[in-house]
Amino acid sequence: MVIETVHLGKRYGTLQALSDLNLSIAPGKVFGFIGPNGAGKSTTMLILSTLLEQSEGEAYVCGYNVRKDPASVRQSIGYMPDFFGVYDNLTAVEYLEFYAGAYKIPAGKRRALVADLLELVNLAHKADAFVDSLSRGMQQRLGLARCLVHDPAVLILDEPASGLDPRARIELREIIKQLREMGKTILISSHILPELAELCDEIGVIERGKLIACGSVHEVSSKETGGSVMQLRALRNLDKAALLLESSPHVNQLEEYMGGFRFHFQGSEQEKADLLQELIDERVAVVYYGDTKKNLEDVFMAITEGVGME
Ligand SMILES: Nc1ncnc2c1ncn2[C@@H]1O[C@H](COP(=O)(O)OP(=O)(O)OP(=O)(O)O)[C@@H](O)[C@H]1O
Repeated sequence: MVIETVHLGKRYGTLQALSDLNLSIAPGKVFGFIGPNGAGKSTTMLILSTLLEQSEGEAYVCGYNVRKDPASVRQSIGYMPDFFGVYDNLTAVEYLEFYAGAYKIPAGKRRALVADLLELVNLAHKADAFVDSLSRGMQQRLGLARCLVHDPAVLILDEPASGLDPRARIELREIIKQLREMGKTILISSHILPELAELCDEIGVIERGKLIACGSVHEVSSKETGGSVMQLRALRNLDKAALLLESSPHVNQLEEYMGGFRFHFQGSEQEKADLLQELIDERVAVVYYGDTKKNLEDVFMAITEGVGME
């Protein structure tokens, strides 16, 4: 495992901000850490980044114990905090060269490295712009490049998309996908589940310092809502679709929704595929068949429901 926490806990005075957290993240996986404000995501990430000492349990990154071997952990990770300052009198190139120096990258290699990093985060055209003149989305991408100067195996990204407009979020997501393809192991947090769904191999939902659900998006969704909420949109033969859906033993709570239907589906992935095949055999002109985006919000609400009431 690249990231592992064992009964990890953190107290701030009398506040138990994190309790009994057990996470295992395998090499090359993208793990989404989801929870509302104050759930304990930043606390966990700070401990994994060696910037905060835990009160209980142990945490390991690339096999190194964060408490006993912080120097090795720091070499293995790139950590992007939720808020970070940029030095306003530096250009993007100078900013990255400064960090490359801090990581003791030999001077002769810095220029090419920085050019590659700017290319990777789509900022080559802003190489000589002052960092405080960059948009928030660009600053976030520059922050991501900063985490990569020492080519770490692991990235820990604390709400990197917060405060970004939709376009900037998509650009950031595309870069994170590229980093996944490069084989990085990534722990990324958000308080918005749909934002992470497409990106993550696994998600963990944290609420009031406790991990309350963990697994693939599909596993977590099906477990919590007892199935998935699906949407069908079709151009023709909606009447036939309605008959098929109504007669399916896997479908319930069928309702008309945005030029098609929304329904709860209880069954395996194979049974979902079989139902789609039946729709196509009936010449229903399907344009969309899949989980609803709303589903993910429902799941999040279902999981966290009542936790705050304890
Ligand atoms: N330095 C600190 N001193 C005291 N309490 C703290 C400190 N840092 C965090 N907390 C508290 O610990 C809990 C967890 O905070 P944490 O920042 O880890 O949550 P989070 O999930 O990252 O939330 P956010 O999305 O708001 O950053 C919160 O109740 C917070 O108020």
